[in-house]
Amino acid sequence: MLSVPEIKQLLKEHQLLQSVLVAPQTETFTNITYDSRKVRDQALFICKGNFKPEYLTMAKEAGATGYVAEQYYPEGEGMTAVIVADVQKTMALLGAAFYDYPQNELFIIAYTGTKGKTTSAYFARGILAEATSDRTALFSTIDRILGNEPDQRFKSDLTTPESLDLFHDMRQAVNNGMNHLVMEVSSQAYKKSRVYGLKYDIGIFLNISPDHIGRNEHPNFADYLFCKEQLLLNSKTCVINAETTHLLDVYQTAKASVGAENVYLYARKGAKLEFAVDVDFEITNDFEDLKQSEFKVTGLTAKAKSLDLDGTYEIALAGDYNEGNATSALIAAGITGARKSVAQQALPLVKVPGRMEMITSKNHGTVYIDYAHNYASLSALLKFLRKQTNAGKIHVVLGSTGDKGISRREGFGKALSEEADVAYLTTDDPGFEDPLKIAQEIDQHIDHKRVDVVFELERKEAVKKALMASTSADVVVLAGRGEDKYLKVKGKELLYPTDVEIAQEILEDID
Ligand SMILES: CC(=O)N[C@H]1[C@@H](OP(=O)(O)OP(=O)(O)OC[C@H]2O[C@@H](n3ccc(=O)[nH]c3=O)[C@H](O)[C@@H]2O)O[C@H](CO)[C@@H](O)[C@@H]1O[C@H](C)C(=O)N[C@@H](C)C(=O)N[C@H](CCC(=O)O)C(=O)O
Ligand SMILES: Nc1ncnc2c1ncn2[C@@H]1O[C@H](COP(=O)(O)OP(=O)(O)OP(=O)(O)O)[C@@H](O)[C@H]1O
Repeated sequence: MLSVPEIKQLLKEHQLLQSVLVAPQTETFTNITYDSRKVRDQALFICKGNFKPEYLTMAKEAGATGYVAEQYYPEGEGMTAVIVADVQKTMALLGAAFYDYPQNELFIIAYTGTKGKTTSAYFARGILAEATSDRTALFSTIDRILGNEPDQRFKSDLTTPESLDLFHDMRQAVNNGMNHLVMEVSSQAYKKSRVYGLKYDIGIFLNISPDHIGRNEHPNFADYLFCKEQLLLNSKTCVINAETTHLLDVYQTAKASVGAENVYLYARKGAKLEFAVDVDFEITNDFEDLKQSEFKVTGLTAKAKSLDLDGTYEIALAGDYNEGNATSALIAAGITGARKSVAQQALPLVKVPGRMEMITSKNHGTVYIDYAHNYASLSALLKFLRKQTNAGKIHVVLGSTGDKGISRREGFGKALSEEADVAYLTTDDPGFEDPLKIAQEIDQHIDHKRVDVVFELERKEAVKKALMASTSADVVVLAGRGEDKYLKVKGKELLYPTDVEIAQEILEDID
């Protein structure tokens, strides 16, 4: 419930209020929504984004008694009109107030980074679920977990939900008895003020590399970095992967925000850092293969030692970068007071759908299904596989999404040229673009002296060709889609088998 005086007060404090026109019958709202199709009686309707005035007409007809917008609309006559300077920021503030500030009842661990957010968030939740007797919620790109009943777990639409949905889901999680939350915070969430005003107990910065730059995302890299660093400015304690690029900038931002004593840095032993800084935790690899790895974490500073996390940990997820992802989770859990024995027990059990999923075969290459979909992730993945499979060939099946992430095409060409033997260029969410044109653009950046290229736009066929051509010493990587069940084509989501399903079905036939 939210009353007009409360709204006025809150928005004045944040200097967002421009004017209010109060309709006599509306002093209190019992619903709040930005979607006219979800309006119920006495709702406050928020006009935002690609809004059209007819949505306000629909909202009014459905029972909305007030609206929030950046201008007056004649369609809203007779309704209370709250006119604001910035509707996105307003929506976040009103969302928090409407759901009675659920963030105050949760210990929040927030992740940002170009790569590894989902995987690390799964690791963190894995440990914390154990440490809190299953009272840890998760907001990830894959799914949102608000409680322990099956109906409290559902697929995500966005990495970080729209602010109203975010506070709604936090309240639901609290009502379900959750007291911890692990969430991913995309740079878009800051760009669109979805998390405006939200503070985190721990903010974790994993890495940054050029991605998400283009129409509908960030105008340039500086804006992308700026948005990502906002997480550090809104956290009480910061954890940073010291191997990130732009370390100096990222570290200074965190230090300025919370003081060096509240910043924890981690890195692999011997890693070359961009500037000389004392790391708090060092990671040493003990063992890794294509299924799992074992690594040691050592606290090097007094504050790191006080968390008592020194020890050996296992994860059932291949990829050396996943040791770093797991370490970030371990440090965050340690700060919450979780014991290392709990982490040692929980980490090996964590699986992440579509991240490094492996399917073995008798006569063909071992298949890896992985969500890698930019240069940084594909390069990290292929370098790791090359290190592990020096005898065999690496076959990679991929496409690049249409209408966004244009720089990924060059990045894929570069990563393939560095480590792949055969590339099968195919379709991946082409949107309104021609998948052949996208494939040709990737091909332009491939070094044909090093890599054989096969064009096959039907994804199932491309996987089949790769599997048929591979031998048991080889590796077949199906990149970019993880466990995605839909192909986005010309504004429609078409049901399409996941890469896991495709590989399993083909192997049943040919293996
Ligand atoms: C650019 C952007 O941030 N767009 C987001 C934004 O769109 P929008 O506000 O324009 O909303 P819209 O869906 O176009 O519709 C306009 C408004 O009319 C309303 N409406 C619409 C129809 C109707 O009948 N009645 C009605 O009231 C809608 O509810 C909405 O309020 O708000 C929508 C939800 O309210 C989001 O779904 C949408 O995300 C788009 C689809 C998206 O995919 N964004 C990507 C770039 C994104 O945010 N990605 C990051 C991850 C990036 C990373 O990995 O780092 C993420 O956090 O997911
Ligand atoms: N720390 C890392 N460094 C480089 N690559 C990574 C790292 N962690 C994961 N990856 C690769 O990136 C892919 C995506 O990982 P994940 O889904 O955890 O990241 P994300 O940040 O949530 O991605 P997105 O923002 O695209 O949803 C993985 O499948 C893996 O190939």
